[in-house]
Amino acid sequence: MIAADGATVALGDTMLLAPTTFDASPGELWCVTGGNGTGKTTLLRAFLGSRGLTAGSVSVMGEPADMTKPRHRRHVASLVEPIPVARDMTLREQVTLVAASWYGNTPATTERAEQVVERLGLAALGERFPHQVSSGQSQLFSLALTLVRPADVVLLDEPERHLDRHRVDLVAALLAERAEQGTAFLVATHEPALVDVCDGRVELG
Ligand SMILES: Nc1ncnc2c1ncn2[C@@H]1O[C@H](COP(=O)(O)OP(=O)(O)OP(=O)(O)O)[C@@H](O)[C@H]1O
Repeated sequence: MIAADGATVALGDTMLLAPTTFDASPGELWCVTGGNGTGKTTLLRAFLGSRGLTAGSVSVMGEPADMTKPRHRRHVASLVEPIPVARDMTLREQVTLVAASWYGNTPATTERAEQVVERLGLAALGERFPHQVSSGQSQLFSLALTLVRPADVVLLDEPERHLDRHRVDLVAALLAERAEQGTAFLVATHEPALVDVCDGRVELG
C-alpha cells in the first residue's frame, strides 16, 4: 500500500534521506521516527511526489507517487505542508465544505463532518474563525480537514504538534480506529503515545 525500496535523497554531499526500505499494508499504521534532521519530512514528501529521489523508489498502491495525477490525489490525504484555510469561514463550515467536495452536499455529509469535529474535540469551537483559536486547536482543525475526506493512505507530519497529552491521546485513538477500518497511515512523529499505537516503524538516523 505504501512502500519504499532503497529510497534515498541527497543534495550534493548532503544526505537528506539515507536509503530506506519498508512496506506498509492496508489498515496498518506506520510511524517514522528519528532525531531532528534524519529525513522524516523528506520521506513523507517523497510519497507526495514533491521531493524527488536520488536513488530507489517509493510507491502508493503500487504506483509511483505523483500528486499531479488525480488518482494519486484521490488515494492520498496528507498533513505535511500547512493546509490553506479560509479566513471568513468558520471551522465547522470548512470541515463540512471539504467533506461535501468529496461526498456531495447531503445531510449524511454534514453528519460525517460533525463526527470528525466532535472526535477531535472541536465541537464547541465550530462557530469560530481560524484566527480565533489557539495553536493546538488550529492543529486539530488541520487534522479534521485532513481526516474528513476519504483516503486509502494518510501521510501526517508530527500530528502531535502543539497538542497536550489528552489531545495526543484523542488523535492516537482516532488514527488507530481509522487504520482498523482499512486506511494505511505513515506518521512522522516524536511522540511515544503515537508510536505505541503503530503497527510498524521506520527508524531513521
Ligand atoms: N533544501 C535543503 N537543502 C539542504 N538540506 C536540506 C534541505 N531541506 C532539508 N535539508 C536537510 O535534510 C535533512 C532532513 O530534513 P527533514 O526535514 O526531512 O528532517 P526531519 O527528520 O523531518 O527533522 P525534524 O524532526 O527536525 O522535523 C536535514 O538535515 C535538513 O537540514
